[in-house]
Amino acid sequence: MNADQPTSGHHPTHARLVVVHPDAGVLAEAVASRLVTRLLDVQSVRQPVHVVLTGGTVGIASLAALARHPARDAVDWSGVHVWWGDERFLPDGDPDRNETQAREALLAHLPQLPAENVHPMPASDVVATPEESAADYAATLAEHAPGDAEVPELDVLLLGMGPDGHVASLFPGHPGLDVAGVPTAGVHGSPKPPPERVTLTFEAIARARQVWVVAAGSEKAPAVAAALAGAPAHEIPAGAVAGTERTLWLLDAAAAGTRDADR
Ligand SMILES: O=C1O[C@H](COP(=O)(O)O)[C@@H](O)[C@H](O)[C@H]1O
Repeated sequence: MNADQPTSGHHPTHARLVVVHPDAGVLAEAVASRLVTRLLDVQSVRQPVHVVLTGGTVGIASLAALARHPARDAVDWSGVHVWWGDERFLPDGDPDRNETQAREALLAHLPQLPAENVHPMPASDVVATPEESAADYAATLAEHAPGDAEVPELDVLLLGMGPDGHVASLFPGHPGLDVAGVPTAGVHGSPKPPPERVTLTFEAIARARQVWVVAAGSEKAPAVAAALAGAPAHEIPAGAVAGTERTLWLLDAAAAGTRDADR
């Protein structure tokens, strides 16, 4: 696979752009740079900007890179809304929550970002079930959506990808893959701990203007190859995500399969 190689798959109606970086460290820095540019570009034409964060190794490393990016403060953070693509259903402040990790890596370093612009999925000490958390989150999304829409104009939506090809908390073969008509779903029996989670649905993800799948490491290479080759959504959920304007696959060489093993 070559850097900047456009690919087409079974689901997206437009080309997917695959960009390959030498290693996970460079990938995280590059994702941070792209985020700064994307936020600045959007802010030059409209406010507010809505960004959807991911958990996972590269996702959190990218947020840490953004926190130390020299152009970080060129962004008007007071006009940014922060959402999550999925969450582990755990108590508020639990170190395994994607929210906790994102706050530590980035959000705590952005004094300009209003607290009310940060929209975490409700935690397990706030609501009783993943379904209740999902329903509350759907209501919050709708509050910020234009007109009768269910979700805001999501300018960029980040997705990490597991070695099994899951994105957000949409796992291969799981019932959450078939949830329709709502933007969020509760998840039980996740193969990756913790078992209870909350996720955006495929439908909500498909409303985003730009979807960026970020992945690093040779253990991800088979799923990356399968997704880009058009594997069914129930086998490799990552292959079924696309933005309305742009879909980027941001990889390191190991995940792209252009290097045999991680350095
Ligand atoms: O559990 C999760 O895992 C994925 C990917 O994580 P990684 O460590 O393999 O990069 C992540 O995208 C998702 O948000 C998270 O909840």
